[in-house]
Amino acid sequence: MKVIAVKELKKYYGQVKAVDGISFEVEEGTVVAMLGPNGAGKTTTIEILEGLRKKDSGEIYYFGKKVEEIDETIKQMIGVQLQKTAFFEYLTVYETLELFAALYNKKVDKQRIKSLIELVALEEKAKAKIKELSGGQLQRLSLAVALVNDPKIVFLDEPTTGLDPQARRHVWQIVEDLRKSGKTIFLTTHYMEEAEKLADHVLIMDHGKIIAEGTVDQLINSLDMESYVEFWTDQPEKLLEKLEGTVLLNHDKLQIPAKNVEEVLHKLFDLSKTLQLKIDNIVIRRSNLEDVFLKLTGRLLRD
Ligand SMILES: Nc1ncnc2c1ncn2[C@@H]1O[C@H](COP(=O)(O)OP(=O)(O)OP(=O)(O)O)[C@@H](O)[C@H]1O
Repeated sequence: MKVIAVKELKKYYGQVKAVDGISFEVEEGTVVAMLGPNGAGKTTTIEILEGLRKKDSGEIYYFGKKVEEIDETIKQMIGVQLQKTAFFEYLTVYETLELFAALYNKKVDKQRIKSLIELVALEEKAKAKIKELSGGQLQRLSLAVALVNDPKIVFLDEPTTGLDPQARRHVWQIVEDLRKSGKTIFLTTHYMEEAEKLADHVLIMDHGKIIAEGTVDQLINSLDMESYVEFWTDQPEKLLEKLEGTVLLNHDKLQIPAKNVEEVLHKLFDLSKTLQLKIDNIVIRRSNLEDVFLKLTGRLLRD
């Protein structure tokens, strides 16, 4: 069952084509990740779906029904975690959840709030004031807030931006648990690891358009390139000329796409001998979504 379908969605801000005619579908019980760099149009898209911004044109369907406006009926079925959530600094974690629960028609009892606090592992902080929480804890609280009305669909806008690796993994675990419990999750991210780890379906977005989509495997297989050899060299320009497909990653780091790693390494060492170059820090790694983005746009996902 398709819980969301979007057709030719558009939103312009003056000359800026923030969302430029995108179409996609979200299957029930799956995690869909919209992956793209800053400014790609992810927040605009997710906030239109949440009813926080108005579309210019295009069609939105929830549970197969076309919706002109994201009304109360839909709002009762969705949970929203915003990129930045403002909480009252002097309320406790428990009181904050109580406050948000009061905004919904559904009855939210004490037990439900307790189990939400458990779900996001904030038991020890239940009585702590908002101003005493770390960034990771705040992010987990905003996840709990998104779940307060027991939504069918959960929207997460860059749920781990600014978190350290441990806090990030913690959020990932919660998202995986939510998926297991049957929720549908739509998230935006500019971390390819996040999309690779969580998503059943990835929408790659750039300059307001979806430039590729599929499962992580489908997207990576579309490259037809198994691995990448990356290394440092003192004279990158010489190798750029001689080795086909070589890309300069930053000022002195090069990357060669390799269908056959052994062959590429032989070539590389032969060339380094004849051209008398230094080579160091060689890393061989499997293809990932960053490579897909690089191939499609000629740019890196990361800034
Ligand atoms: N309210 C607004 N008024 C004018 N321009 C806007 C507005 N909101 C977004 N934009 C512009 O639309 C484009 C898409 O922005 P959007 O926030 O949707 O991207 P994003 O992919 O979510 O990026 P980020 O990860 O930085 O939030 C950007 O060029 C942005 O500057």
